[in-house]
Formats: sequence, C-alpha cells, structure tokens
Amino acid sequence: MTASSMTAPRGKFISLEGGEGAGKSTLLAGLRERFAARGIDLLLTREPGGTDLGEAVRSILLDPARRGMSAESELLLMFASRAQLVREVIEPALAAGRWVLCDRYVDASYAYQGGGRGQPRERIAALEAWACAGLKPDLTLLLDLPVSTGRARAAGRGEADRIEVEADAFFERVRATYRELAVAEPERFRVIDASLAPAEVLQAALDASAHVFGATP
Ligand SMILES: Nc1ncnc2c1ncn2[C@@H]1O[C@H](COP(=O)(O)OP(=O)(O)O)[C@@H](O)[C@H]1O
Ligand SMILES: Cc1cn([C@H]2C[C@H](O)[C@@H](COP(=O)(O)OP(=O)(O)O)O2)c(=O)[nH]c1=O
Repeated sequence: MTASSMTAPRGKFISLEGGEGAGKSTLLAGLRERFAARGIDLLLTREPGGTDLGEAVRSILLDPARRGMSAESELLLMFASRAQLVREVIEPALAAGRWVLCDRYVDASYAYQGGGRGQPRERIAALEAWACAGLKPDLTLLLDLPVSTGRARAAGRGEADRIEVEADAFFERVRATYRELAVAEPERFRVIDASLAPAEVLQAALDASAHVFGATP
C-alpha cells in the first residue's frame, strides 16, 4: 500500500437508476464533465458489466436469442456480474479515494427481477447480503419517467435487447418498484423528474450530490 492510499479518505459511491430511455447515459456524460472540472477523480462503470467477466455475462443476459432464460437464472447472472464488479472495481476504487459513478446497481435487481419478474424480495435481499459484501451507494439518483416516454426515447436505438422486448406492464412494475425503494430509503435516494430538459436533469443531480456530500461539483 502506498502512503497516499493509506491516507486518502474513502471515495463516494453514486448509482444511477431508472427505466429504459430515462436518460442515464446522457446524465452520466454531464456528471463526468462537471466532476472532472472540479478535479474529482471519478470512475465510471456499469451493470451488468464493468469487468471482463461482467461484460461477458452482460452479453448473455441481453442476447435477444436467449428467450428461454429463467427468471432465477437471470437473477443469479445479474448478481454474478455484481459480485465481480464490487470486488474487482468498486471497492478498490473507493478504498483508494476515488469516486465511483455506476450506471445501475443492486436496486435494479429489486426493480427488474423483483418487481418485473416477480422474484421474492427476501431472495434478492439474501443475494445482496452475500454478493455486495455490505456495499451500498452513498447516493442513488433515480430518473423517473412515464414508461411510454422512455420507450419512445429508446425506440431509435436499433434492435431491442432481451429485456427491452418486455411488455409495458413489466416496465410499469419496474417503475413502481423503484419508486417504492426511494420512499423506503429517502436519505439515500433522490428522485429526479426525467421528463425535464437534459440541463435541468443535470442540475437536479448536482443539487442532490451537493445536498448529500456538502459540495457542488
Ligand atoms: N432529459 C431528456 N429529454 C429529452 N430527451 C432525452 C433526455 N435525456 C436523454 N434524452 C434522449 O433520450 C434517448 C435515451 O437517452 P439515454 O441517455 O441513452 O437513456 P438511458 O441511458 O437511460 O437508456 C437519447 O436519444 C437521448 O438523447
Ligand atoms: C443491473 C441490472 C440491470 N438490469 C437490466 C436493465 C436494462 O434493461 C438492462 C441493461 O441495463 P442498461 O445498460 O442500463 O440498459 P438501458 O440503457 O437500456 O437502460 O439490464 C436488470 O434487469 N437487473 C439488474 O440488476
């Protein structure tokens, strides 16, 4: 361990959540620029994915040809990717004092595999306790948007992946579950109206991080 890593204060962990086409990638790019301008050493990553193993798992999870994947297999694969990401990328970065901004994290499993697929919440909580080793985001930004608006925004992106082909009712359950999670943990979550213009969404995210971390990047 170097002298600087021994003395660096632990970094902050921010996750971005929301339905399809909510504007996570757009917000991520805006935050990256603003954090860099403030000299914050930020690591960007995503789920499923973010490691060699995780990206391989992601391609299996999103492959539209794998229509026969069971809800149980899907849940376990999401957590296989996450267990690797936490250990290989997120924890070491935070320990070295870097900030981590992750495009989705464990809340997505409660929303999609829990709300969307009907997997029991206790089962997901048990996997979280095991795979995430107690790692929770310091701040979770939830981009909330009506399902129809998100789908219209995402429509131009080419072939839908294995999850995007689900019916509107699936994404309504995902949205409702995200909102329940936010109500249950108001200290960690900030809900942002994702129907606002991109600049307003970015400002809301910056205000949220200032509120939580005590500084506006
Ligand atoms: N606040 C916004 N208002 C209108 N359109 C947006 C907004 N944010 C993103 N978009 C557009 O919607 C589409 C999906 O946005 P993207 O950031 O890729 O979403 P996600 O990563 O959540 O799927 C893109 O074409 C993007 O330009
Ligand atoms: C992390 C995670 C993602 N997902 C899903 C959500 C997305 O449909 C897909 C890939 O995430 P993402 O790349 O964020 O997709 P998009 O940009 O289309 O919103 O994986 C889950 O179902 N469970 C999870 O735990």
